[in-house]
Parts: sequence; structure tokens; C-alpha cells
Amino acid sequence: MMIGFEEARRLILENVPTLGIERVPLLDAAGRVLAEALKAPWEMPLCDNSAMDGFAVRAADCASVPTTLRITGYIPAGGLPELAVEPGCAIKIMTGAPIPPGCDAVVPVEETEESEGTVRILETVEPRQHIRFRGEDVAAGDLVIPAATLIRPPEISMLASNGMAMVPVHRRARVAILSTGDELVELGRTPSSGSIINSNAYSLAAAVRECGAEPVLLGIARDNHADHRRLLAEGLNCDALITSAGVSAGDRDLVREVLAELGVEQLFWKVAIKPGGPTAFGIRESTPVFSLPGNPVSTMITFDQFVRPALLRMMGHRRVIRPYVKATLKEDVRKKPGKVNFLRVQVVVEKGRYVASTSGDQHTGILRTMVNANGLAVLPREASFLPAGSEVDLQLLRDEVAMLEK
Ligand SMILES: Nc1nc2c(c(=O)[nH]1)N[C@H]1C(S)=C(S)[C@@H](COP(=O)(O)OP(=O)(O)OC[C@H]3O[C@@H](n4cnc5c(N)ncnc54)[C@H](O)[C@@H]3O)O[C@H]1N2
Ligand code: MOO
Repeated sequence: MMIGFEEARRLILENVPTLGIERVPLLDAAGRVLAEALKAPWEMPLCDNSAMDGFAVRAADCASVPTTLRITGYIPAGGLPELAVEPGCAIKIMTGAPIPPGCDAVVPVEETEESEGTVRILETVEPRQHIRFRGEDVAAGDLVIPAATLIRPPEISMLASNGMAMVPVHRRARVAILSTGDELVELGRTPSSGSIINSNAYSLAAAVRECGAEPVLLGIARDNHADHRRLLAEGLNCDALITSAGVSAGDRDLVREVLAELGVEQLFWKVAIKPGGPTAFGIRESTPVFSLPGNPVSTMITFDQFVRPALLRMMGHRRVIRPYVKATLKEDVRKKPGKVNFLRVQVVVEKGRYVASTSGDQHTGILRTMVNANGLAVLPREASFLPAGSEVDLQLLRDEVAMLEK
């Protein structure tokens, strides 16, 4: 009995390890996952300071406006308050500068008129207005970023503000990629009839990079035992190993056999999906091995459904599965029951709804319809006919689908 799609993915996610921690310079932490919670070493802001360019005053002096105050000092951002503010006086102050003792409000420059050492306050003044108080953002010891948070620019800002020049993050996965097959030639050679360029190594490497991991290209294992053994053994030294092709029923499909010899325990082979049926997954110690079918479309789709979530999980991400959005089918779709089908589609937004039409020929040998697709409709295992107008689950494959052109 073939394993179901979601069960296969669950088995993978349950069995992959979380990689260890490394400390990296702050900027290199962007896009990584924080491995230890950040507790604030100090409060933010560190002192009461002005939120406006203007004048620090005593609100009580401005109970009835307009009123005129004498300017007795100036504090730029980065300056220090030298004098307390006496009744009837004001201090010129810039945004971010510390509030001088005695003041309890800041009047923005637009609400004043300055002339020859005095300032006229034109608008009513509330006590505490336009002051950012010490510790109002973050108190010392606060948990400001929990562990397992994806680090984006706001987290970078918070980490920087807390003095974190080096940041503990989960390690990037080093992912070995091995292509198999006698028909393959490396990029740079002109393929003759019967040979094809090893494109899977590149699509996989690009996909590995896209999830923030580091591809390690092992080249091509020819269809003989010795080559497979040598290169698969090398791949097992990485954090994860991906193979392409050599996993269906062909005479020379050696991948699973040699992996077993090398001590990889197979957790499943063959999944009830199309394309991608012959996918296998195994583990040696804590190293996951993904054996993906060789058809380039199947390779990419199985990477996206199985390997990407696994690598993200290994690198500490909590949310690893692409979300489904609802989309309306533009035309009738027929399928055989028994397998979840991934339908390559072109998605557009019409009146705020996703509408999907097939991107063309769905045979797994057809690469062009993958290039032309910006989404995958995920059709349920037992469905056989989905009439135009049906609502289906859809995964967006390109961020720009819902983005505006101008
Ligand atoms: N009797 C059966 N035959 C096949 C079955 C089956 O269940 N029973 N499954 C079919 C399905 S589905 C697929 S998918 C393929 C998968 O086969 P393999 O993973 O063993 O891959 P190959 O047969 O070696 O290659 C398939 C196809 O992909 C091309 N290829 C391979 N490697 C690369 C590469 N690195 N870059 C670009 N393209 C590559 C290869 O030339 C073939 O055209 O098996 C079916 N057969
Ligand atoms: O399932 Mo194969 O992976 O159809 O191309």
C-alpha cells in the first residue's frame, strides 16, 4: 500500500533533526532562525527623551496660552541636559535628546514662535506630551524575541538595539545533491541525441539556496554500483542528501539498493501523488536522504512538497509548509482517483479572488508548463472530475502573483 501524501510529509518532519547553533555577525542573521531567546540587557529607551524637535517646558507654565518663556539652553540629540529648567523658562531640544530635569512636556517647534532668546507657546500643553519615557518600549530583562523566530529587519533592529553584534542562529543545512544516470552530461557540453543536460542539479541547488540552505554539488553518479557507492557515501557526510533519478522500476535504478548497503533505513518508497510517485525517503543516523524521481518537473515538485519543509525544519523554522489559498478553476479538470495530483496552473487575481487555469500539458516530461506555472493546485486523492467553477486548494509558487505592477 502506497503511503499518502500528508502521511509521507509528516513522517519526514518527524524524523529530521534540528541542526545545532552557531553565532554569526548580525547582518548574516537575516533570514535565519534565532536559536536562543533574546532578553533585553537594558531598558529602551535608556532615558526620558524628546519625541519632537521643539522646546522642553514645564506644562504648568503654559496653563494659559499664548505665553512667552525665556530660552535658557539647547540640547541636541546626543547632548546631555546640563541645567534644570527654572519656572518661566524653556530649553530648545531636538528629537531623541534627553529631557532636562524640571521639564514635563515638549512643545513641537511648529506650535511656537522663537525670537531673540524667547519662545512664544501658541497651543495648549498637556503634561507628558511628546516625551518618550525611559523603559516604555522595553524593560530590562523583558523577553523581546522568543527563540525560533525568523529574523527579519525588525528583529535585526531589536537585536542591534540590544547590542547583539553576534547572534545565535540555527546552522544552515549543507545539502548534498547527486544526479544519477548514464544519459546525463554536465552543463557546458552540447547534448547529443540520447543524452540530456544535468539540469536537476541546478534546479535543486537553486531551490536549496532559496530556502536558505547551502547546496553541495556532487556531480553525476553513472549507472554502476561503484560510482553510486562512492558518491552516495560522500553525500552522507552532509546534513542532508538529495538524489535525483534512479528510483523507479528500471533495471539500473540503483539508488535505493546502494543507500540500503550504506546503512540508510528507508522509511517509505512510493507516495500516492502525481507527479512524484517514486519518491523515497530514508535516514542514516540523523542524516535524511531524499531520493527524488528524475523527471525535472517531478524533481522540483517533490523538492517543494517534501524537501523544502524538511530543510526549513532542520534550520529551526516552525512554519514550514506552504499555505493553501482557495482558488476557482477556470476549466474542467479530470484525474484518476487514488493519488493527490499537483496541477501546474496559471493564477490570476480577479475581483479579489484567485482564479486558476492549467498552464498546459501536464505530462511530467513537459518542463515548459512548469516554467509557465505560478501555482500548484492540489487536487484531492479521491477526486476524479472537477468541473469549471470548482474551488480548489492552491499553493502560490511565486510571491509576485498577488503583487501590483505599479
Ligand atoms: N515501470 C515503471 N516505470 C516507471 C515508473 C513506474 O512506476 N514503473 N515511474 C515513472 C515515473 S512516475 C517517473 S517520475 C520516472 C522516475 O524514474 P527515475 O527517478 O528512476 O528517473 P529516470 O528514469 O532515471 O529518469 C526519468 C527522466 O528524468 C530525466 N532525468 C534524470 N535525471 C535528470 C537530471 N539530472 N536532469 C535532467 N533530467 C533528468 C531522465 O532523462 C528521464 O527522462 O520513472 C517512470 N517510469
Ligand atoms: O510521478 Mo513521475 O514522478 O510522474 O513523473
